[in-house]
Amino acid sequence: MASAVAVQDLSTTVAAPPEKYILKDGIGGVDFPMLEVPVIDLSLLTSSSDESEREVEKLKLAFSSCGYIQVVNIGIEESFLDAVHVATKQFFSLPTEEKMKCARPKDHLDGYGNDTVFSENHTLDWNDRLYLIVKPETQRKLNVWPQNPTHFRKVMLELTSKLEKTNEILLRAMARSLNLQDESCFVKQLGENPIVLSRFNMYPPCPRPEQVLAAKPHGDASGMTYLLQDKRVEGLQVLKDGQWYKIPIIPNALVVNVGDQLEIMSNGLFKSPIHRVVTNRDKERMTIAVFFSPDATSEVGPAQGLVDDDDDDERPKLFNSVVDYTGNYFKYFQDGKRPIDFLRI
Ligand SMILES: O=C(O)CCC(=O)C(=O)O
Ligand SMILES: [Fe+2]
Repeated sequence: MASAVAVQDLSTTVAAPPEKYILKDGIGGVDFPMLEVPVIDLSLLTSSSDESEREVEKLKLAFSSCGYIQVVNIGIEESFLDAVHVATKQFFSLPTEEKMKCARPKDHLDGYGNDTVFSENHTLDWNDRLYLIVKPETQRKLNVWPQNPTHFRKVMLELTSKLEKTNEILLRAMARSLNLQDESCFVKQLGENPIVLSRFNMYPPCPRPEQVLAAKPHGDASGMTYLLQDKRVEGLQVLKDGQWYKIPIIPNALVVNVGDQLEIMSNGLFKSPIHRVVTNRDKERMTIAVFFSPDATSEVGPAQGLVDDDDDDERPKLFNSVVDYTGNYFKYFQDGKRPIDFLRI
């Protein structure tokens, strides 16, 4: 059930956030160090030069430590990325009754709304979002897809189709970085009908940034996550060695992180990072996240080449295989649990 009031409207009408948004112990500080997130040049990943080898190695180190990279030279025009940001802003700038035409129906994930409330006890996130299943096409709920602005759908479809190519390049490079014979092994685990979800996030200004989170700590249920950050306003943080770090803004770079299902496929070598979003007292922040996940009918498990079948236990299988990981994710999430932990052997 979505809370009836959009956070965007709350943010302009109340002096203090309602109780259900307030974290009793606060967010754990007011200033956080910046993480040096490795920057990967996508154009270098597809060749076999020495430079390419170094880039692939960098990718492996990043995904096996902080779980994040920033990707540049992504082969997507800056003017197109600007169009994505503009369409997102146009949507969230519409009057509430217009946005409510895309409202998420009760007990659905798709559509416009705010935090899904599974229990009265948990603290709410300070954001509104538009969450849309893009693929498989049979799952699209077109009745909650914006018709306003008119080019919104076209822009979103173009973005996800461009990112599909990026995702394939990265997944191959990730397999290569682990010396897997079959470079397409992660791509293959996505199955015939991978799930593509897009999530447009609006984080309005919040009068109590030290007490309210824009998105609570979580690991993504996806295989891989691609994020177009707001170009001006920071907010994303990642947990590393027990400390929260800010993810820096590099305009037009893609922020990419490993999701839980790639952690499983890589038998724990790649880490699905715990991240969260903090609020800002004066500025709103908007981001666009695209998630690629395996087909809901595919079995997802540690790749063959990463597990020893004999008994010397050098590389034991660390995760049980799973079908439809995404499907059961949210109930665990709202209870502060990670479904991946239930698959550990
Ligand atoms: O907006 C952000 O910076 C991160 C969003 C995010 O983590 C998500 O949508 O899963
Ligand atoms: Fe996330």
